[in-house]
Amino acid sequence: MHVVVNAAMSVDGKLASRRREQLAISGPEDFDRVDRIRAAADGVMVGVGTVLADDPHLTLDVTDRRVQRQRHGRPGNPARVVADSTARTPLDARILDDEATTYLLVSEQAPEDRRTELADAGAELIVAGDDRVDLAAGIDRLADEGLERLMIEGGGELISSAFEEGLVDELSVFVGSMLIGGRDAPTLADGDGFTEEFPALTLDDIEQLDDGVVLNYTIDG
Ligand SMILES: NC(=O)C1=CN([C@@H]2O[C@H](COP(=O)(O)OP(=O)(O)OC[C@H]3O[C@@H](n4cnc5c(N)ncnc54)[C@H](O)[C@@H]3O)[C@@H](O)[C@H]2O)C=CC1
Ligand SMILES: Nc1nc(O)c(N)c(N[C@@H]2O[C@H](COP(=O)(O)O)[C@@H](O)[C@H]2O)n1
Repeated sequence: MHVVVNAAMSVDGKLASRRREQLAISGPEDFDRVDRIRAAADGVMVGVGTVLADDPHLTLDVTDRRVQRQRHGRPGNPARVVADSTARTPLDARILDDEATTYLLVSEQAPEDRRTELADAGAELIVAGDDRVDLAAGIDRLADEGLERLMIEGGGELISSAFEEGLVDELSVFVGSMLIGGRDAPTLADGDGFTEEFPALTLDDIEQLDDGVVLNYTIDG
């Protein structure tokens, strides 16, 4: 699976405020760029923290992007994927509408009744991992379902895990001209953090968009 991480952060590396409210870090040009990355992907993934905070839709919003996607032989929206160890996705979450297939990656800890409710609401459940979602195993299962290219949109816990497990091939980050601050605000890579071996990034290009810049990296190794 080819894995692309994309997110928008402030100059101080925050994805949202300490209240975990979605902020306008980027603007319309960046959302158009995000739409193009989604259109090229077979799946768009977030952690359940993002579902609970933002209730995102994770579909293609611009009609001509859907047309572009059809030209690439991928009709409709990419699948939506949520890492949700204990099946906390609300039954009225936007990702459970019928606009795209939604895979919920859960662990063995997910209660049976929640699994049943979410399956009844239309989600495809994939069990991977004992206590929390085993991302590598979950991504292998998505590959079995025919997904070849996965976009990870956040948040910081999920992005951090994907880097820790060496699953990321590309990183694109929009840096908005703002400071958010706050030691408890989510950052691009939360989790425990690296202490000895740090992911090696190669800067491929820089693009000015809206009132910020997009940094595009490939991940070495
Ligand atoms: N500015 C941006 O581009 C974006 C900002 N956000 C922001 O990020 C915040 C949410 O981020 P987080 O709280 O870090 O939540 P998250 O979206 O990274 O989800 C983390 C949760 O996913 C579940 N999970 C299951 N398996 C996991 C695994 N192997 N590794 C990591 N997590 C796993 C756990 O329950 C964990 O608490 C929100 O405030 C949202 O607004 C989210 C996406 C994009
Ligand atoms: N690219 C970008 N710029 C910002 O300023 C943002 N706040 C975000 N946030 C993420 O965008 C996703 C919204 O998805 P839908 O439009 O509902 O499909 C979601 O993942 C937000 O956290 N992104």
